[in-house]
Amino acid sequence: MSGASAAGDPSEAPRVTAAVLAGGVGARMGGARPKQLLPLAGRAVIERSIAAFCDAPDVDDVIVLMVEDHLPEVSEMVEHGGLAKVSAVLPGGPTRTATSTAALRALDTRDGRDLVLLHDAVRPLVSQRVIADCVAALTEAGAVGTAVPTADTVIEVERDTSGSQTLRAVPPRESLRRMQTPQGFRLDVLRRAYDRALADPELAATDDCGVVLRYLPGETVRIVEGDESNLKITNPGDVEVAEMLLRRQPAARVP
Ligand SMILES: Nc1ccn([C@@H]2O[C@H](COP(=O)(O)OP(=O)(O)OP(=O)(O)O)[C@@H](O)[C@H]2O)c(=O)n1
Ligand SMILES: C[C@](O)(CO)[C@H](O)COP(=O)(O)O
Repeated sequence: MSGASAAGDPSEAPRVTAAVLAGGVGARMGGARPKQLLPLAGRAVIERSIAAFCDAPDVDDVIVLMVEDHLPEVSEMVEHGGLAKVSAVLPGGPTRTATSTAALRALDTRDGRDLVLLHDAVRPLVSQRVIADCVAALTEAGAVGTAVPTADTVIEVERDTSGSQTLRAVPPRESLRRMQTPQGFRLDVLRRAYDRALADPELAATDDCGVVLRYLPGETVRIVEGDESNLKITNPGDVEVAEMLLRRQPAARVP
């Protein structure tokens, strides 16, 4: 799918950009530095995430949206880490949504038929199969998410003023999935969704596919199978889990 930008010539393959979202501070993880900078089997978490998209044949270029205080460190990592597809290292925003829209702004001059894959920097074990499936899905849909089934029964609760929780609903498990990233979009779709979303004072999103679903209700959001190993490093202990998963991978890039 890779190729020059689709600007103007419909016969050209759309350009595919990965945007690695790394603007978070890692409050749940704790620690002095954002968790995307933690070492994972000899390489930083974020470096592994960037490298996965640099290694992906379908991806033409990669932009990184990082916590502003740590931009020099990531720029240095890119320069010395052979991450040649990285075209920009830019500041993230105060929320994940703000970082997603910062990525959109960075792609302002791209043709609307070009594609963007938004990926959590703290999902360093994303596979080449998932990346390829996301890009392939965008040949027939304007949006795509990556998701895995849930082994637990997922419930809906309500919380009273004292904070105690009661069970409100048990959605049928067969229709439930746990969303991951990458989440991919044709740029014109994501632009239209965020144009509407950012005009909504009630906007509260934890991902990007949900923004398209809510603000572009007619748009198909395809879902491709993720991997249980595509975990989001969130809490203490998650890096150790990722290290174990990484060492089990057949072609482990260790380091
Ligand atoms: N303002 C933000 C917040 C989050 N993210 C990114 O979104 C991904 C998933 O977010 P999460 O796991 O919540 O990371 P943090 O927000 O850093 O974690 P916490 O909520 O514990 O602070 C991460 O790669 C994170 O860097 C971002 O780009 N910009
Ligand atoms: C985008 C995401 O990874 C899908 O599961 C998740 O919503 C990110 O949530 P976070 O609170 O920003 O980690």
